[in-house]
Amino acid sequence: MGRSCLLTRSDVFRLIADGGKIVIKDDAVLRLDGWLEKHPGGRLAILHMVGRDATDELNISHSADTLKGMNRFRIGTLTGEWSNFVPPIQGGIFSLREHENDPKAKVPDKVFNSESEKPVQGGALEVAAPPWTEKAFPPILLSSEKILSPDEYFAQACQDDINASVQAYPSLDAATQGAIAKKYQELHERIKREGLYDCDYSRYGIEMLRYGALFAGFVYFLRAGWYGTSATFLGLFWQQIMFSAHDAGHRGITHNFVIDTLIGIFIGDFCCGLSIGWWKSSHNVHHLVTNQPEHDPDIQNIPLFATSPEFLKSLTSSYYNGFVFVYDAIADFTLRFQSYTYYPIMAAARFNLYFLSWAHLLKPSAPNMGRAFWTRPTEILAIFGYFFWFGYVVNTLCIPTWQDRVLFILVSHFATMPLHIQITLSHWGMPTCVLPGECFAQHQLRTTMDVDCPAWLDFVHGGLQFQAVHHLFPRMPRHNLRMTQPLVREFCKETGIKYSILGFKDGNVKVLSRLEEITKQAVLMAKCQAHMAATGESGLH
Ligand code: HEM
Repeated sequence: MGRSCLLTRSDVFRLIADGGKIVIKDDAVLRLDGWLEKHPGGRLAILHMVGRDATDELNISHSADTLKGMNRFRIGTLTGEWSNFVPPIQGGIFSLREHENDPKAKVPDKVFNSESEKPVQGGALEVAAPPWTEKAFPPILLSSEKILSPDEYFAQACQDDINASVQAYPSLDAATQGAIAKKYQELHERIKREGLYDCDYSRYGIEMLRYGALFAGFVYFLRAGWYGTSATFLGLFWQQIMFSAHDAGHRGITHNFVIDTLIGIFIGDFCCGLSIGWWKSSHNVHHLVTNQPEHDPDIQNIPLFATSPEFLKSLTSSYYNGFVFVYDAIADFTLRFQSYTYYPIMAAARFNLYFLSWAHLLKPSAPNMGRAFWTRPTEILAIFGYFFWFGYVVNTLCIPTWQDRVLFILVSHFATMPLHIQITLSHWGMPTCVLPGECFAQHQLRTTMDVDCPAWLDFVHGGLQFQAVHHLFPRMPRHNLRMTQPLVREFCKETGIKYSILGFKDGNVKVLSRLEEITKQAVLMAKCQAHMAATGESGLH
């Protein structure tokens, strides 16, 4: 197959059915089978784009040089009409079974690999569950007067979510979404032209003064024996410096993979004891499939939290390699209180990050990451460095009693709580349903919100307050996000996409309301079940 070979949508279907990892970029058909395990951005980033036009995702994730280098994977040029398939990892079916005895048989030009590709007239959209989630609910709009079984109640809750999004956002027809994608590409070009990818390093000078002051406070009070105060300074130091690890993880500081990864390892692994590699592997996926219950690890928190009705049934995670988040009696119980447990659990969230970091670093099946192979051993070394300074020097040599050590560890870890709230704030109150045919830019703006704050408070939020802007342009240096926000507002106005922004307090209220809403749904579903068990009827009125 030559590079100039013309390939139709059906050809792409057939190649994927044969096991090919095919991705579209502009009009180029890329075959990435051999690159999957070597990709510095991880294999999942590619798998979620198989069978899709990934032009926008590719353009915003890579440097210009890397983009040029992609030509080596080109196997042909796309011809004819294109619409995205559902990737196999997301449940898309690419089966040639009917044709398996006839290798010359032509796959019909109109190939659908999932029911979810077919929009329904009349404003509402009917979506069948991807088969691999093994959820069987009828793809019908249900009336509220009907007696509902738990399955039907569940289906209605998911459908209500979809309807709300469909009504609030531009049409999903190909012409509208194509026009939005084009405008987004124009905006990206403008941003590059206006130098908004250039990092002003003097801004990091100011950041470093702040980190230095917090660190000095930690050391000063530690030596003075004021352990609680010292621990608070250390927690605030971690909260602040992790914003720079976030920038480095996105290669948003120097834009150089090696230098930014080393900065990320120094801050994340050595200073904070958390694996930047783990964070990148989950965060890159989060950016590509934002708020999608089966795929986005950031919202997979059963049995502690559910931000989508989809979690009210057991759900298989593609991120955790097919792990099933079971909706069992424990989840049913804990979700009743999730709006009350939100803050206490956020306060202790840092302990869980250690576990996730080590689970990532010790994973036996880890891909070799090609030229990024050195990152894992470097991280392990850096994390040992963290345990040496935090565990041995601070907690063993400097703090005399075990009671003070416990206090120090708890206070320092709880003091990072604002960071965990900031991380969840921009997504947990936003829609979680998948809309077939939706372009990248609209999906990001529908599932992400910004937090409104005056410029002088920017340091408190560390850039996470411009989450919607950041999701559109993840590699943009943090200090340019405020300048880019008006351009994104303008883009939203022109395209009719709702731009979501709330103050910190209202953002918290939104998250808590969403948690309460899902709790109510869980309670009603349990009532349906109890009613069925008691009466033998199919559900509730
Ligand atoms: C569908 C496809 C792809 C997606 C969604 C994707 C996504 C990403 C993401 C999110 C990163 C950031 C990783 C990090 O810094 O942690 C990344 C890095 C990288 N990707 Fe991809 N990628 C794709 C395909 C490719 C292809 C075809 C190439 C081949 C040249 C490639 C080469 C790289 C390289 C070299 C990096 C390191 C950063 C850089 O030099 O720009 N990726 N990718």
